[in-house]
Amino acid sequence: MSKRKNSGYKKPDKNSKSDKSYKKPNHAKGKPKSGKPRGQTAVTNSRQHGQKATTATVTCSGLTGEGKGLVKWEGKQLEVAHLLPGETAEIRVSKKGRYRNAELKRVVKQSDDRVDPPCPYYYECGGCQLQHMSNQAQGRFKQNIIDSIMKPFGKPEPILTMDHPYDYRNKSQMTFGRNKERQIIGGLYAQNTHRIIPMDRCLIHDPKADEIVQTIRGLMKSFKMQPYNEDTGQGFLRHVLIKVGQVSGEIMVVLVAASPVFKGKNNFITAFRKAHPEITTLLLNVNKRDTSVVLGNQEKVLFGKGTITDTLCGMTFEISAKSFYQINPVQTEKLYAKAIEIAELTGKETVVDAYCGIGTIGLVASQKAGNVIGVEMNNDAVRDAIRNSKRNGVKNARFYQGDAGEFMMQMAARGDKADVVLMDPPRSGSDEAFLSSVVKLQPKRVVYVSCNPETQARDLKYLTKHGYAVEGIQPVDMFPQTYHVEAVTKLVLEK
Ligand SMILES: C[S@@+](CC[C@H](N)C(=O)[O-])C[C@H]1O[C@@H](n2cnc3c(N)ncnc32)[C@H](O)[C@@H]1O
Repeated sequence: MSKRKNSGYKKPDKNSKSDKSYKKPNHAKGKPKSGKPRGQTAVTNSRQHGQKATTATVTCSGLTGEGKGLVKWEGKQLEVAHLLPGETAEIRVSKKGRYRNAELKRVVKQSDDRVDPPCPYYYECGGCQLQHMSNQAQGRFKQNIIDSIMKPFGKPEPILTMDHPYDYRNKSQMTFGRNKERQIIGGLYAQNTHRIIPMDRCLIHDPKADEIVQTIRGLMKSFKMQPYNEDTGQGFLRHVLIKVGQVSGEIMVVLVAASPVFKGKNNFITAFRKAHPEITTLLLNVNKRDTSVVLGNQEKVLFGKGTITDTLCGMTFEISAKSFYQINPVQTEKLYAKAIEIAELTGKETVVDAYCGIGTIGLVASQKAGNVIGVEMNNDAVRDAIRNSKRNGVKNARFYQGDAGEFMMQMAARGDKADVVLMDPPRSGSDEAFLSSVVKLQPKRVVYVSCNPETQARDLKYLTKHGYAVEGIQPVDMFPQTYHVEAVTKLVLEK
């Protein structure tokens, strides 16, 4: 993405269909006026939404871990979304009891790191948080986060960034509803709400997925299919989940409905397949619960095999609707290559692939290991991992369903051998059962992959207190335009 300087606020394109219902956020209304003294605080009072609101001019001193600007106001530190360090801006501060909410009104003096966010929904949608930052600045921001959190363990390597940091998500979800005019809309939720922002394109999604969502929206109208209404509990279609095999070209579409009764199913499927012959499988998932979790427990294959395959690191993987598969395959190849390099496999080692998902990293590692033992909680993912082992002709890998901590405790109790532990837990990190068993099993190396540096640092603290030393930290930008960052860390057993 090239760096384009302007006010930092992009008005929606009036000619774009999707923008018709887009409301300009309040803070996008003013164009910046430069030339105000830096750091000067001009305060006016007004009432907004029943709360007392104050306008102040402030200067941003840094960023939070979520990419929000930090400013001082009346001796208090406030967080302002979309504000960059060094920028002077007018903000609106509203008070509710002891709580202060700060919102960006206009940038008065802008940073060289500011770019025009290419997405017209950016300031409404909570999906991306860093589109107003140049790619270089995003890289620096993520590097600083990892450097600061990992400081007790050494100096991390420079972050591996992505050449084309858009269109990367191979998995996308959109929600259906109606607008005030009762038209069917599909899109993402506005930040911290369940209000759907109608959109025809999310710039980090695979473009094919968004095209399919638009077709579904059109078919809903033709087939009089009702979108689900969260408030009344009425209606049929809640969400669509799309997984795209970016190498294989296979596509899975999951219609998430509130009921298993799919009226006009056969005609809908015929029309849908005609519009998108490239879709390889369609599923109906039933979610009757009043929940933010997208998928329910009931699943029915409407056509195709119910899974897709994709190629990663030269191997083919089968992926179910509910199984975890890394969402950015371009960056995953870099991540896995680094993880396997630092595992220093010679062909003899017993490798534990903990939190293994569909077995991707363990199966790639199996080519250089003696044997691989994978453990994973999700039943569907374990079934995929076993199939993936067979599909790739891997003879030295076994996969087990269960809690990784309990599994490792059993391994430790039996006195099993593990030379290398590859671990890639969810955002919440690992647990003491798992980590204490690692310490008992004494693998020579632990390769810890994580999408949450905070919980990774917590777990590294445990391992470094119990005989391990950190020998390298590699950050990888798996989630451009968002504040999330991945890191893979090498730990070695101290003699
Ligand atoms: C970040 S994903 C990593 C998956 C895989 N390593 C990969 O690269 O695709 C974390 C995985 O841990 C699984 N998981 C979560 N809690 C678990 C637990 N307590 N025990 C075992 N697996 C767990 C999730 O189902 C998910 O597949």
